[in-house]
Amino acid sequence: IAPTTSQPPALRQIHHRDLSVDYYSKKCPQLENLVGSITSQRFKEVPISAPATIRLFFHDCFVEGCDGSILIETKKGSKKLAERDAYENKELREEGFESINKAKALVEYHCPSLVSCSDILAIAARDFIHLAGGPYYQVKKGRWDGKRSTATNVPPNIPRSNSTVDQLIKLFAFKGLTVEELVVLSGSHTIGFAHCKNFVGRLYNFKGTKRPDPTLDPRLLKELRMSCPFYGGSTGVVLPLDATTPFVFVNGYFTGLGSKMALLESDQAIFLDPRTKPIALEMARDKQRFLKAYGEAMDKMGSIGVKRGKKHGEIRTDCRVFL
Ligand code: HEM
Ligand SMILES: [Ca+2]
Repeated sequence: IAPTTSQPPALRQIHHRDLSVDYYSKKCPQLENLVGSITSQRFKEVPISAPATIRLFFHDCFVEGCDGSILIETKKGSKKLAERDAYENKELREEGFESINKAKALVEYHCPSLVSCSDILAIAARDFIHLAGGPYYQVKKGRWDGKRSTATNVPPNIPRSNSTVDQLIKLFAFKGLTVEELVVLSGSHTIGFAHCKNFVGRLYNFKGTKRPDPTLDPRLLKELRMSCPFYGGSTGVVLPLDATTPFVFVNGYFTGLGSKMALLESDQAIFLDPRTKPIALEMARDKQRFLKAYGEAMDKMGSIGVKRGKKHGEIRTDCRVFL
């Protein structure tokens, strides 16, 4: 991953002071309840909305900052693709977008043209983390929605399943996040699923060796091969990122890393590199510490490249289209 040169300098800065917990306390005091009514209903009826929305928030914040740019749809017939149609975003689930659009519709009804899509996404991601058993943290608000969304901005800013720890550390540092925050945020993979194509490279011919990845547990390897054959597998198959508890937010992901249970090469790599391994071990050992660090790291991720004011931002009424 070549850290991008096409990003505005503002992205390097974390603008914590621009956001505040009570930003809407006068304009739309019931905001968190409105979003909360949608997220709790969705969690009951469509639980996959939880991992889908958490990942959506990550992919929003890492491209152009947390500005709702990921939510924009490509104009019909246009050759200029929006972010969500970039290759790296193809597997973002529809359930995440749907959750945000539903929450936005309810919020617009009660507080028209007042609340940004990017703030709704930040609140919904926190709600789903908490609903799944993760930490509850206060969400700072005051983000404005961005005015551009371009597919070509995506590849240098989103990590890949085979990114090296070196690449991950560099990319996260470029976003203002530390090595510890990289490890802690990777703990998001305690819930959710991955498609075969994101780990099939480990199962048969790992880096041209004609053998599987030696850092993969042999029993897990067998199971993964059954679901993901070398030839002719179905592109729709997904498997849990953390085989122990795919729907519960705990530190099982980190204990899994210790026993070669990671699905993604990048996740296993975090457990192998001397810079990240001690942190992963600590998170596996101390669940409370992980949950607290996770809330803090999400808060920080949520303030990457935040936009304020009419020059760079807008408050959309439909998250899928610019004003
Ligand atoms: C550290 C680098 C990271 C890499 C290389 C990475 C890569 C991936 C990949 C390849 C998938 C599977 C997608 C699929 O096949 O459908 C995935 C899923 C997921 N990622 Fe990450 N990710 C990283 C960090 C993060 C962070 C920081 C978050 C959240 C803050 C996150 C949240 C998720 C979630 C919740 C899923 C499950 C999505 C679902 O089930 O729909 N990831 N990630
Ligand atoms: Ca964005």
